[in-house]
Amino acid sequence: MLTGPKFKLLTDLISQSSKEELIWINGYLSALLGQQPQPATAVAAPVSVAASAPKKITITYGTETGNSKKLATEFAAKAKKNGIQTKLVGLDQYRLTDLPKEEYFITVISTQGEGEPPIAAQKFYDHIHNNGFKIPQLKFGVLALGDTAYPQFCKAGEDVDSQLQKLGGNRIVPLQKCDLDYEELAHSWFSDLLKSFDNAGAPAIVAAPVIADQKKPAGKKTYTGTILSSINLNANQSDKKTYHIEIAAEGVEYLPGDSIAIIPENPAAIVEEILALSQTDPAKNISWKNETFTIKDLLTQKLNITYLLEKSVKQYASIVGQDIPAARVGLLELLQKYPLKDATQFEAIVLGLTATAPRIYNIASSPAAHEGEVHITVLQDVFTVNGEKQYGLGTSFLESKKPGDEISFFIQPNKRFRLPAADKDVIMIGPGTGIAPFRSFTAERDATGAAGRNWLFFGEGSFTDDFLYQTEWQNWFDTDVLTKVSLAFHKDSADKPFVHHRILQHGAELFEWMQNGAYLYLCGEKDPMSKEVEAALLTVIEREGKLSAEDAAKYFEQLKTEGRYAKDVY
Ligand SMILES: Cc1cc2nc3c(=O)[nH]c(=O)nc-3n(C[C@H](O)[C@H](O)[C@H](O)COP(=O)(O)O)c2cc1C
Repeated sequence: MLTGPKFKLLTDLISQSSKEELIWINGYLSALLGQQPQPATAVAAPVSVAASAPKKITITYGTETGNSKKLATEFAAKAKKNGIQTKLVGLDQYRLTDLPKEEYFITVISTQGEGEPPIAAQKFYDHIHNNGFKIPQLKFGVLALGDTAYPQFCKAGEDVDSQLQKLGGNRIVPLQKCDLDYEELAHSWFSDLLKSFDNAGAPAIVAAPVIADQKKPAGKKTYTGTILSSINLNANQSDKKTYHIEIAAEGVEYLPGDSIAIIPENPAAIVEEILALSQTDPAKNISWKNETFTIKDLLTQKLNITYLLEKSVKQYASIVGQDIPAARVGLLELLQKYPLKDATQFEAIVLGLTATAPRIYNIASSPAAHEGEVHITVLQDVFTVNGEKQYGLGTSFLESKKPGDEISFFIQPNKRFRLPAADKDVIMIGPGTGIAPFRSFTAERDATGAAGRNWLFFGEGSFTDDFLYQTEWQNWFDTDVLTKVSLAFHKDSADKPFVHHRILQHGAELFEWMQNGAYLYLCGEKDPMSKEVEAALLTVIEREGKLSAEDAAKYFEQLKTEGRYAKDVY
């Protein structure tokens, strides 16, 4: 510690120095002590809050596929090593009433869907956004995981960071947004956070949000595949079309449970109309994310033009100088209703558009059974806008692909949706296209001769029209790969059965499997299917286990903790 004349010397120097000089001194001393100096350019907003050495910190995580949990767990171990008492908890388990009592609150949260928080973090996210409380005692730091391939990069983390501040919380480290190659950046962020504790009493200088490079992350390999076949699995008279698409891609690597991400192209006719209306030369070059494209290629392959985000509509309105209602519409419709004043406005509009979001499909093939191939199960997406039938961009794009056509994609791993050891029993609940990963699971267990039992719950409209992969399931049943199959076709009988009804019906046996250590998996529609299935599972546990509702909920939670219940819903 400095005292007397030395301390005076230091305070004199500080009082005579500019902010930039202080930053330089900080870096110089760090270097002298063998530490990494902070780059001066990273510093923007000064002093947010003085970080004093904490007695205790809480580290939380909101995760869908386990990355945030893994990091949070590593951070907790690091903090403990540094002598800090640390509580580690998932946001789904976090007691919301603890927030006003918390002093140090660190969270690692990913973004899912189209800029949404993970399901497990939804309750926390809603709580901080919808309840007008104040938490001035809170010192917080947010690490956001995401993927720059998505237009709403790290949106959930950004929201949590800004909302905690709005509620009166004090940011002790800047928000760190990370792409898929998050390890290094995340750990250096956490080290900075620990360092700010070491400098207890010194004002923490808070840098501007650090944004991960927009470059393609290492490890996310893009494959070019060739369409082998595309067939409609539903009968002609069905009101649905579900395509089974097989793609060959040399050297493709994935595991059962993973998904494929495809960036769909926009329809050529719409792009041509847009170019004509804006009087733009299709061959005109334009620079976007450090690459040069013709404006036609950019509009076709990279940008979202069919269903603009409200922020893009707002930007359009300001460029053309018109009042446009804040709603999500297509670029073509905007150009038709609110024409450009002159053609030069178009480039600014194009640069205000967001990237097309990848469409994610569960892989239906197995690496062991279908080497060098990826199969997907795609339901044609039909909806009505102003009474007019419309088709989703992703499924229309895939529907237009013929055998021999090329398609690029990348693998989206799903570490939380993995087959257990070969001798374990597996219960698979997958109505509709939720069946896809279970075709992968069963084919894999068949090809590898896994000894565990397999039970499939499947539901759809009718047996004759909509039983997806019927002959394969029958084959697996005949050869004892599939031990049990429970079907629910709601159009075939007056009592309109769905899979949750079958779960209740077979409750006793299901509970026996669970007690025997079975692993449960759920895939398919989030609403209402996954909620109905989970309610049915809780009823079965309560009824068959002769437990109170509270103890049944604990039993279910225990399954999740042991990694014996996994869901992938959308
Ligand atoms: C279906 C799906 C949607 C996603 N949507 C977004 C998104 O909108 N924005 C984003 O930045 N990242 C998005 N991601 C990427 C994840 O945030 C990223 O993979 C992250 O590392 C996952 O962390 P977790 O395992 O903790 O959930 C998405 C991933 C998936 C599988």
